[in-house]
Amino acid sequence: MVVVSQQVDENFAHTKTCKPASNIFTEIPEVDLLDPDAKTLIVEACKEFGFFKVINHGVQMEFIARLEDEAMKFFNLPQQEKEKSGPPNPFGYGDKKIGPNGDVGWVEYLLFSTNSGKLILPGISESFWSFVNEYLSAMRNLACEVLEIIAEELKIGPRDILSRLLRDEKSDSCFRINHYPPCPELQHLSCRNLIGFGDHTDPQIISIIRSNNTSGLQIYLKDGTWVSVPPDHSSFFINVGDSLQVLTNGRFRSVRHRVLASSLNSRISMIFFGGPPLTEKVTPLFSIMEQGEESLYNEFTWFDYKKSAYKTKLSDNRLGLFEKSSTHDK
Ligand SMILES: C=C1C[C@]23C[C@@]1(O)CC[C@H]2[C@@]12CC[C@H](O)[C@@](C)(C(=O)O1)[C@H]2[C@@H]3C(=O)O
Ligand SMILES: O=C(O)CCC(=O)C(=O)O
Ligand SMILES: [Fe+2]
Repeated sequence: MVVVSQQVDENFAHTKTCKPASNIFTEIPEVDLLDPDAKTLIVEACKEFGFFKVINHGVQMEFIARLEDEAMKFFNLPQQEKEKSGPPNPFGYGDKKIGPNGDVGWVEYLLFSTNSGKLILPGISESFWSFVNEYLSAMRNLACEVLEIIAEELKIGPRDILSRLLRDEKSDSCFRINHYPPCPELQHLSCRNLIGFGDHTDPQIISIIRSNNTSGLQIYLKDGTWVSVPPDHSSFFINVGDSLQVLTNGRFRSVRHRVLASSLNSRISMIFFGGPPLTEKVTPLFSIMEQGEESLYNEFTWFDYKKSAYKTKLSDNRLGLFEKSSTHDK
Protein backbone atom coordinates (compact mmCIF):
# COMPACT_ATOMS: atom_id res chain seq x y z
CA MET A 1 0.00 0.00 0.00
CA VAL A 2 2.76 2.39 0.96
CA VAL A 3 4.48 1.58 -2.34
CA VAL A 4 1.34 2.44 -4.37
CA SER A 5 1.05 5.74 -2.58
CA GLN A 6 4.70 6.60 -3.27
CA GLN A 7 4.27 5.82 -6.96
CA VAL A 8 1.21 8.05 -7.19
CA ASP A 9 3.01 10.87 -5.40
CA GLU A 10 5.80 10.64 -7.99
CA ASN A 11 3.23 10.97 -10.81
CA PHE A 12 2.25 14.34 -9.34
CA ALA A 13 5.78 15.63 -8.91
CA HIS A 14 5.20 18.16 -11.71
CA THR A 15 2.08 19.62 -10.10
CA LYS A 16 1.54 21.44 -6.82
CA THR A 17 -0.11 20.19 -3.67
CA CYS A 18 -1.09 21.82 -0.40
CA LYS A 19 -2.12 20.73 3.10
CA PRO A 20 -5.80 19.78 3.36
CA ALA A 21 -7.99 22.73 4.39
CA SER A 22 -11.63 21.86 4.15
CA ASN A 23 -13.24 24.48 6.36
CA ILE A 24 -16.54 25.13 4.63
CA PHE A 25 -17.33 28.80 4.98
CA THR A 26 -21.01 29.47 5.43
CA GLU A 27 -20.68 33.19 6.08
CA ILE A 28 -19.93 34.36 2.54
CA PRO A 29 -21.94 37.59 2.21
CA GLU A 30 -24.92 36.94 -0.08
CA VAL A 31 -26.18 40.01 -1.88
CA ASP A 32 -29.65 40.09 -3.42
CA LEU A 33 -29.37 42.73 -6.12
CA LEU A 34 -33.11 43.45 -5.80
CA ASP A 35 -32.78 44.23 -2.10
CA PRO A 36 -32.51 47.93 -1.17
CA ASP A 37 -29.86 46.96 1.43
CA ALA A 38 -27.58 45.55 -1.28
CA LYS A 39 -25.38 48.69 -1.27
CA THR A 40 -24.42 48.43 2.37
CA LEU A 41 -23.79 44.69 2.16
CA ILE A 42 -21.58 45.02 -0.91
CA VAL A 43 -19.38 47.72 0.60
CA GLU A 44 -19.06 45.84 3.91
CA ALA A 45 -18.13 42.63 2.05
CA CYS A 46 -15.52 44.42 -0.09
CA LYS A 47 -13.90 45.78 3.07
CA GLU A 48 -14.02 42.59 5.12
CA PHE A 49 -13.44 39.84 2.52
CA GLY A 50 -12.99 41.41 -0.92
CA PHE A 51 -15.48 38.76 -1.94
CA PHE A 52 -19.24 38.16 -2.03
CA LYS A 53 -21.96 36.21 -3.79
CA VAL A 54 -24.67 37.79 -5.92
CA ILE A 55 -28.20 36.42 -6.34
CA ASN A 56 -31.15 37.83 -8.31
CA HIS A 57 -28.64 39.11 -10.85
CA GLY A 58 -31.00 38.89 -13.83
CA VAL A 59 -28.74 36.64 -15.96
CA GLN A 60 -30.74 33.68 -17.31
CA MET A 61 -29.54 30.18 -16.40
CA GLU A 62 -30.23 28.82 -19.93
CA PHE A 63 -27.93 31.47 -21.27
CA ILE A 64 -25.10 30.41 -18.94
CA ALA A 65 -25.77 26.70 -19.62
CA ARG A 66 -25.43 27.21 -23.39
CA LEU A 67 -21.94 28.65 -22.98
CA GLU A 68 -20.96 25.94 -20.50
CA ASP A 69 -22.08 23.26 -23.02
CA GLU A 70 -20.01 24.85 -25.80
CA ALA A 71 -17.00 25.05 -23.49
CA MET A 72 -17.35 21.38 -22.51
CA LYS A 73 -17.58 20.42 -26.19
CA PHE A 74 -14.23 22.14 -26.64
CA PHE A 75 -12.58 20.54 -23.59
CA ASN A 76 -13.86 17.11 -24.72
CA LEU A 77 -11.96 17.39 -28.03
CA PRO A 78 -8.85 15.20 -28.43
CA GLN A 79 -5.82 16.84 -26.79
CA GLN A 80 -4.07 17.45 -30.10
CA GLU A 81 -7.13 19.31 -31.43
CA LYS A 82 -7.21 21.55 -28.35
CA GLU A 83 -3.47 22.21 -28.60
CA LYS A 84 -4.10 23.82 -32.01
CA SER A 85 -5.64 26.76 -30.08
CA GLY A 86 -2.53 27.14 -27.91
CA PRO A 87 -0.09 27.77 -26.40
CA PRO A 88 -1.49 30.87 -24.69
CA ASN A 89 0.58 34.01 -25.28
CA PRO A 90 -1.20 35.03 -23.09
CA PHE A 91 -4.49 34.28 -24.94
CA GLY A 92 -5.56 30.88 -26.26
CA TYR A 93 -5.70 27.33 -24.92
CA GLY A 94 -3.43 26.31 -22.05
CA ASP A 95 -2.96 23.02 -20.21
CA LYS A 96 -1.40 22.83 -16.71
CA LYS A 97 0.98 25.75 -17.33
CA ILE A 98 -0.33 29.06 -15.99
CA GLY A 99 1.29 32.33 -17.05
CA PRO A 100 4.85 32.75 -18.34
CA ASN A 101 6.81 32.10 -15.12
CA GLY A 102 6.63 28.39 -14.38
CA ASP A 103 3.33 28.14 -12.48
CA VAL A 104 1.43 24.87 -12.86
CA GLY A 105 -2.00 23.63 -11.86
CA TRP A 106 -4.40 20.74 -12.47
CA VAL A 107 -6.34 22.81 -14.98
CA GLU A 108 -6.84 23.40 -18.68
CA TYR A 109 -8.25 26.69 -19.88
CA LEU A 110 -9.14 29.13 -22.62
CA LEU A 111 -8.12 32.75 -22.12
CA PHE A 112 -9.66 35.50 -24.26
CA SER A 113 -9.08 39.23 -24.52
CA THR A 114 -12.29 41.25 -24.68
CA ASN A 115 -10.98 44.16 -26.72
CA SER A 116 -8.73 42.89 -29.48
CA GLY A 117 -11.44 41.78 -31.89
CA LYS A 118 -12.01 38.17 -32.73
CA LEU A 119 -9.33 35.81 -31.47
CA ILE A 120 -8.90 33.27 -34.25
CA LEU A 121 -8.60 29.92 -32.52
CA PRO A 122 -9.06 26.76 -34.62
CA GLY A 123 -11.06 24.95 -31.91
CA ILE A 124 -13.56 27.76 -31.37
CA SER A 125 -16.71 27.38 -33.45
CA GLU A 126 -18.80 30.37 -34.59
CA SER A 127 -21.55 29.43 -32.14
CA PHE A 128 -19.07 29.16 -29.24
CA TRP A 129 -17.64 32.56 -30.17
CA SER A 130 -21.06 34.22 -30.31
CA PHE A 131 -22.05 32.76 -26.89
CA VAL A 132 -18.79 34.07 -25.43
CA ASN A 133 -19.55 37.55 -26.72
CA GLU A 134 -23.13 37.56 -25.45
CA TYR A 135 -21.92 36.32 -22.05
CA LEU A 136 -19.21 38.99 -21.92
CA SER A 137 -21.66 41.76 -22.51
CA ALA A 138 -23.88 40.41 -19.68
CA MET A 139 -20.81 40.23 -17.38
CA ARG A 140 -19.70 43.74 -18.25
CA ASN A 141 -23.19 45.02 -17.39
CA LEU A 142 -23.23 43.12 -14.10
CA ALA A 143 -19.75 44.36 -13.16
CA CYS A 144 -20.76 47.94 -13.99
CA GLU A 145 -23.96 47.65 -11.95
CA VAL A 146 -21.94 46.50 -8.92
CA LEU A 147 -19.35 49.28 -9.41
CA GLU A 148 -22.14 51.87 -9.66
CA ILE A 149 -23.71 50.62 -6.44
CA ILE A 150 -20.27 50.89 -4.78
CA ALA A 151 -19.75 54.46 -6.04
CA GLU A 152 -23.17 55.46 -4.74
CA GLU A 153 -22.67 53.89 -1.31
CA LEU A 154 -19.17 55.35 -0.91
CA LYS A 155 -20.54 58.76 -2.08
CA ILE A 156 -17.65 59.17 -4.48
CA GLY A 157 -19.89 60.35 -7.36
CA PRO A 158 -20.44 60.61 -10.27
CA ARG A 159 -22.14 57.21 -10.24
CA ASP A 160 -20.06 55.99 -13.20
CA ILE A 161 -16.71 57.01 -11.71
CA LEU A 162 -15.63 53.34 -11.58
CA SER A 163 -17.90 51.72 -14.17
CA ARG A 164 -16.71 54.10 -16.92
CA LEU A 165 -13.37 52.27 -16.78
CA LEU A 166 -15.06 49.05 -17.92
CA ARG A 167 -17.49 50.75 -20.33
CA ASP A 168 -14.60 52.45 -22.12
CA GLU A 169 -14.11 50.81 -25.53
CA LYS A 170 -10.42 50.48 -24.67
CA SER A 171 -11.16 48.70 -21.37
CA ASP A 172 -8.52 45.99 -21.00
CA SER A 173 -10.76 43.22 -19.70
CA CYS A 174 -10.33 39.51 -20.25
CA PHE A 175 -12.26 36.27 -19.94
CA ARG A 176 -11.16 32.83 -18.88
CA ILE A 177 -12.86 29.43 -18.94
CA ASN A 178 -11.16 26.95 -16.61
CA HIS A 179 -11.74 23.20 -16.68
CA TYR A 180 -10.48 21.17 -13.72
CA PRO A 181 -10.76 17.49 -14.71
CA PRO A 182 -11.44 15.02 -11.90
CA CYS A 183 -8.31 13.38 -10.60
CA PRO A 184 -9.16 9.89 -9.23
CA GLU A 185 -5.51 9.21 -8.25
CA LEU A 186 -5.93 12.06 -5.76
CA GLN A 187 -7.47 9.65 -3.24
CA HIS A 188 -4.03 8.07 -2.83
CA LEU A 189 -2.15 11.32 -2.60
CA SER A 190 -0.90 10.90 0.98
CA CYS A 191 -3.31 13.36 2.59
CA ARG A 192 -2.39 16.24 0.30
CA ASN A 193 -4.71 18.33 -1.87
CA LEU A 194 -3.91 18.88 -5.51
CA ILE A 195 -3.79 22.54 -6.57
CA GLY A 196 -6.07 23.30 -9.52
CA PHE A 197 -5.21 27.01 -9.68
CA GLY A 198 -2.62 28.32 -7.21
CA ASP A 199 -3.23 31.11 -4.73
CA HIS A 200 -3.21 34.63 -6.09
CA THR A 201 -5.05 37.91 -6.25
CA ASP A 202 -6.55 39.14 -9.52
CA PRO A 203 -4.75 42.23 -10.86
CA GLN A 204 -7.82 43.91 -12.42
CA ILE A 205 -10.61 46.02 -10.83
CA ILE A 206 -13.28 43.36 -10.38
CA SER A 207 -13.74 39.70 -11.35
CA ILE A 208 -16.96 37.71 -11.70
CA ILE A 209 -16.70 33.96 -11.19
CA ARG A 210 -19.41 31.51 -12.19
CA SER A 211 -18.87 27.76 -11.80
CA ASN A 212 -20.79 24.52 -11.98
CA ASN A 213 -21.74 22.85 -8.70
CA THR A 214 -18.31 21.32 -8.04
CA SER A 215 -16.52 22.77 -5.03
CA GLY A 216 -12.85 23.78 -5.06
CA LEU A 217 -12.76 27.57 -4.79
CA GLN A 218 -11.19 28.80 -1.55
CA ILE A 219 -10.57 32.28 -0.20
CA TYR A 220 -8.02 33.51 2.31
CA LEU A 221 -9.45 35.34 5.30
CA LYS A 222 -7.94 38.24 7.26
CA ASP A 223 -7.22 35.84 10.14
CA GLY A 224 -4.87 33.82 7.93
CA THR A 225 -7.09 30.79 7.24
CA TRP A 226 -8.17 29.25 3.95
CA VAL A 227 -11.88 28.48 3.70
CA SER A 228 -13.91 26.66 1.04
CA VAL A 229 -16.65 28.50 -0.79
CA PRO A 230 -19.79 26.34 -1.16
CA PRO A 231 -20.43 26.21 -4.93
CA ASP A 232 -23.65 27.60 -6.36
CA HIS A 233 -24.11 27.26 -10.10
CA SER A 234 -26.93 29.79 -10.28
CA SER A 235 -25.08 32.66 -8.56
CA PHE A 236 -22.05 34.78 -9.31
CA PHE A 237 -19.08 35.33 -7.00
CA ILE A 238 -17.43 38.73 -7.11
CA ASN A 239 -13.75 39.35 -6.31
CA VAL A 240 -12.19 42.70 -5.52
CA GLY A 241 -9.02 42.94 -7.64
CA ASP A 242 -5.72 44.72 -6.88
CA SER A 243 -6.73 47.79 -8.91
CA LEU A 244 -9.90 48.34 -6.87
CA GLN A 245 -7.84 48.04 -3.69
CA VAL A 246 -5.68 50.90 -5.02
CA LEU A 247 -8.61 53.01 -6.30
CA THR A 248 -10.10 52.87 -2.78
CA ASN A 249 -6.69 53.51 -1.18
CA GLY A 250 -6.78 50.18 0.65
CA ARG A 251 -10.34 50.46 1.98
CA PHE A 252 -11.32 47.45 -0.12
CA ARG A 253 -9.32 44.27 0.02
CA SER A 254 -8.13 42.39 -3.04
CA VAL A 255 -9.01 38.79 -2.13
CA ARG A 256 -6.41 36.01 -2.24
CA HIS A 257 -8.02 32.86 -3.63
CA ARG A 258 -7.17 29.46 -5.13
CA VAL A 259 -8.88 26.35 -6.51
CA LEU A 260 -8.32 22.76 -5.32
CA ALA A 261 -8.91 19.85 -7.70
CA SER A 262 -11.48 17.17 -6.93
CA SER A 263 -10.97 13.42 -7.15
CA LEU A 264 -14.49 12.77 -8.40
CA ASN A 265 -16.04 15.70 -10.22
CA SER A 266 -15.07 17.97 -13.02
CA ARG A 267 -15.23 21.70 -12.25
CA ILE A 268 -15.85 24.26 -14.93
CA SER A 269 -15.64 27.97 -14.20
CA MET A 270 -15.95 31.11 -16.28
CA ILE A 271 -14.35 34.30 -15.06
CA PHE A 272 -14.73 37.84 -16.37
CA PHE A 273 -11.87 40.13 -15.32
CA GLY A 274 -12.84 43.80 -15.63
CA GLY A 275 -9.79 45.98 -16.21
CA PRO A 276 -9.28 49.68 -17.15
CA PRO A 277 -7.77 51.02 -20.40
CA LEU A 278 -3.99 50.51 -20.53
CA THR A 279 -3.28 54.26 -20.32
CA GLU A 280 -5.49 54.78 -17.23
CA LYS A 281 -3.71 55.87 -14.04
CA VAL A 282 -4.54 53.48 -11.22
CA THR A 283 -4.46 55.85 -8.23
CA PRO A 284 -6.77 56.39 -5.26
CA LEU A 285 -9.88 58.30 -6.34
CA PHE A 286 -9.57 61.97 -5.33
CA SER A 287 -13.14 61.93 -4.02
CA ILE A 288 -12.51 59.04 -1.64
CA MET A 289 -9.55 60.63 0.13
CA GLU A 290 -10.08 62.30 3.47
CA GLN A 291 -8.36 65.57 4.23
CA GLY A 292 -4.63 65.01 4.62
CA GLU A 293 -4.87 61.34 3.57
CA GLU A 294 -1.95 60.15 1.48
CA SER A 295 -1.92 57.52 -1.22
CA LEU A 296 -0.58 54.19 -0.01
CA TYR A 297 0.78 53.51 -3.51
CA ASN A 298 3.24 54.99 -5.98
CA GLU A 299 1.59 56.27 -9.14
CA PHE A 300 1.25 53.77 -11.98
CA THR A 301 -0.83 53.11 -15.07
CA TRP A 302 -2.65 49.85 -15.77
CA PHE A 303 -0.02 49.23 -18.47
CA ASP A 304 2.78 49.54 -15.85
CA TYR A 305 0.96 47.18 -13.51
CA LYS A 306 0.26 44.55 -16.14
CA LYS A 307 3.83 44.66 -17.38
CA SER A 308 5.09 44.13 -13.87
CA ALA A 309 2.45 41.44 -13.13
CA TYR A 310 3.51 39.31 -16.08
CA LYS A 311 7.03 39.15 -14.59
CA THR A 312 5.68 37.71 -11.34
CA LYS A 313 4.72 34.22 -10.22
CA LEU A 314 1.06 33.56 -9.48
CA SER A 315 1.35 33.73 -5.69
CA ASP A 316 3.56 36.84 -5.56
CA ASN A 317 2.34 39.96 -3.81
CA ARG A 318 2.21 42.04 -7.00
CA LEU A 319 0.83 45.14 -5.33
CA GLY A 320 3.67 45.10 -2.79
CA LEU A 321 6.00 46.37 -5.51
CA PHE A 322 3.91 49.56 -5.74
CA GLU A 323 3.28 50.21 -2.05
CA LYS A 324 4.88 53.42 -0.78
CA SER A 325 6.22 52.00 2.44
CA SER A 326 7.32 48.77 0.77
CA THR A 327 10.91 47.59 0.94
CA HIS A 328 10.40 46.58 -2.71
CA ASP A 329 10.15 50.28 -3.72
CA LYS A 330 11.50 50.88 -7.18
C1 LIG B 1 1.45 33.76 -13.39
C2 LIG B 1 0.68 34.59 -14.03
C3 LIG B 1 -0.63 34.19 -14.66
C4 LIG B 1 -1.33 35.53 -14.77
C5 LIG B 1 -0.17 36.38 -15.22
C6 LIG B 1 0.88 36.05 -14.16
O1 LIG B 1 2.20 36.38 -14.54
C7 LIG B 1 0.49 36.78 -12.87
C8 LIG B 1 -1.03 37.10 -12.83
C9 LIG B 1 -1.87 35.94 -13.35
C10 LIG B 1 -3.35 36.27 -13.54
C11 LIG B 1 -4.25 35.89 -12.35
C12 LIG B 1 -5.69 36.31 -12.66
C13 LIG B 1 -6.13 35.92 -14.08
O2 LIG B 1 -6.39 34.52 -14.12
C14 LIG B 1 -5.04 36.27 -15.13
C15 LIG B 1 -5.56 36.08 -16.56
C16 LIG B 1 -4.55 37.66 -14.89
O3 LIG B 1 -4.92 38.68 -15.43
O4 LIG B 1 -3.55 37.65 -13.95
C17 LIG B 1 -3.77 35.49 -14.78
C18 LIG B 1 -2.56 35.63 -15.70
C19 LIG B 1 -2.53 34.60 -16.83
O5 LIG B 1 -2.96 33.45 -16.64
O6 LIG B 1 -2.02 34.94 -17.90
O1 LIG C 1 -11.59 28.72 -11.59
C1 LIG C 1 -11.95 29.40 -10.64
O2 LIG C 1 -12.96 29.18 -10.00
C2 LIG C 1 -11.12 30.61 -10.24
C3 LIG C 1 -9.88 30.74 -11.08
C4 LIG C 1 -9.18 32.03 -10.86
O3 LIG C 1 -9.11 32.52 -9.77
C5 LIG C 1 -8.57 32.71 -12.02
O4 LIG C 1 -8.65 32.17 -13.15
O5 LIG C 1 -8.02 33.82 -11.83
FE1 LIG D 1 -8.35 34.55 -9.80
